[in-house]
Amino acid sequence: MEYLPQKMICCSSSSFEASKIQNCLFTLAAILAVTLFIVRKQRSKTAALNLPPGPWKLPIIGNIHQMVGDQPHRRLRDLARKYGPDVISLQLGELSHIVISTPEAAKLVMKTHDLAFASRPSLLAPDIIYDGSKDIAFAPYGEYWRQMRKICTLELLSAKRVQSFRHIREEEVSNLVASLARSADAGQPVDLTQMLFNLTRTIISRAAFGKVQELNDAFQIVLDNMSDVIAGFRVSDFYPSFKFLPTITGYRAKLHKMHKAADSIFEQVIGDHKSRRSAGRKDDGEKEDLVDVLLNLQEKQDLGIPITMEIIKAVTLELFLAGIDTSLTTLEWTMSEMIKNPRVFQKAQEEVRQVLGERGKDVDETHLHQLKYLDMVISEGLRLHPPIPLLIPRQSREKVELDGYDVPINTKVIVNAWAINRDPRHWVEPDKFYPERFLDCSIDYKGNDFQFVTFGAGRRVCPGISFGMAVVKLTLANLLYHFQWELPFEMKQGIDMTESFGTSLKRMNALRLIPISYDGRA
Ligand code: HEM
Repeated sequence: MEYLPQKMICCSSSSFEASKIQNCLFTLAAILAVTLFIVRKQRSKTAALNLPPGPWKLPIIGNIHQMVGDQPHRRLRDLARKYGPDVISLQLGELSHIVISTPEAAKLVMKTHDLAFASRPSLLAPDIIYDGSKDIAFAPYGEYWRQMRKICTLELLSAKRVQSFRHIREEEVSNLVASLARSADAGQPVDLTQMLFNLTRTIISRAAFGKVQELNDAFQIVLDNMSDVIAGFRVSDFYPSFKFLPTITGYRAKLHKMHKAADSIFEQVIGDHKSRRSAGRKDDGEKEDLVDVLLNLQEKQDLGIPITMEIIKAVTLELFLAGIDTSLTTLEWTMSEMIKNPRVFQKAQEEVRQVLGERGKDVDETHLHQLKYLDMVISEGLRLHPPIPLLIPRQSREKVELDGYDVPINTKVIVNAWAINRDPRHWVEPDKFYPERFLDCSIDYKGNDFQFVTFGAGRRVCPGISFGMAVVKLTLANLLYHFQWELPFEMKQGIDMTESFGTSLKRMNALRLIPISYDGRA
């Protein structure tokens, strides 16, 4: 009798196990069947096409194994050299991609056929976080994107608007200099990466939302969580028909949680702006910020698209996220390259000190336009270290003939800016940090020269160039003017330049340096 229940338990547990195995096998068989069906369908669709060449594709995953891991921009460059180089095909899960790796092919995609490639693929993270891609960067091509892009270039990030934030940049950079001077007095190394991150975050949040000190921690949480998911490659994005994949991995729930958290912060910020406006109050000393600009447009209601609260939240969140890491990355790499190349550092420093005159002055933006060598240094930093090495993906809106190959409608396009900016057919000693290459040279990063595509080009070119560069130039001029820099003891053999691929291509390890005050050396 004692054995019976035991036996029954055993029996029921083994039948439970068996049914679990059966379920598993059934699910696997179903996935396999659907995948085979999709693969067959794709094969029959593409059989008659002259697709660009590419590496051999594995069943089901295609070339995903060639994308995952540490340095996809380098691996894609190597694949392009082997199979391309201009354009190669990759199958990532269910989706056909082309990879663009040379200036010639970049020109075809971002100029000759710009309109045909002006859309973005649908990706789960921006879709949830920006409430149905109500932002600008991930909005598909169409009337909505056109209207929002217009608002962005004419109202939010225009030269006049960027100029109106000058006092914010000058105040915050001056705070950074004061804080570095205190560390210099103590002779301590500083975590320059962290300090530059705080700087870019504060400048962008003041420009976007005004002074919101009490929300700084909340913004930090939004940043910590979101920066890594917005861009980057997610395997589930390569299998859009397997809608359950992000659900069972918990990724969808994580995104919804992040969206909810950000939403409540932005709701509060916008609510505060609204009540201040209705009470006729102005923020202490702050001029119009980006939320104000969007609320003005909402009130005017003279745009083709009504500006809803959801749109204001999505756009401000995007500008907040888009500007911080990109500017930080540019600052930390350009500074690292100068430390690695003392000749360049000294030349840039001499220029700044010569233009700005006697020591101990506040470096504001008045004379920055005279710093021509510093412009070249920044260009060279941006060329070698594009913060977004694989540009935000595009998607073909129609079938296109590209470089003699067929590119079917809805093909995803990866532009490898990192490889293009180092193309040996267009740049002498492409891996060398040599700012003088820009002397008497008309090539720049503004989207007209396809051998230098750090900000993209064409209709989707980055609208935040002036905003970002204003922060970068003022900051570097101050770091050069006020301080000498030394490597801490543990880095005496040379500065570490290891990259970390994520939302942006950052330094793997924080940049730690010892500042020495200019005055202190007198
Ligand atoms: C060093 C700084 C920056 C770099 C390197 C950079 C780079 C880029 C790149 C590569 C793109 C995609 C271009 C394409 O698809 O062809 C882009 C798009 C965009 N960037 Fe920037 N960016 C920077 C700063 C900023 C700033 C400061 C803002 C705003 C505050 C901003 C806002 C945007 C927006 C809204 C888009 C989407 C444009 C569209 O799809 O129509 N960026 N950026």
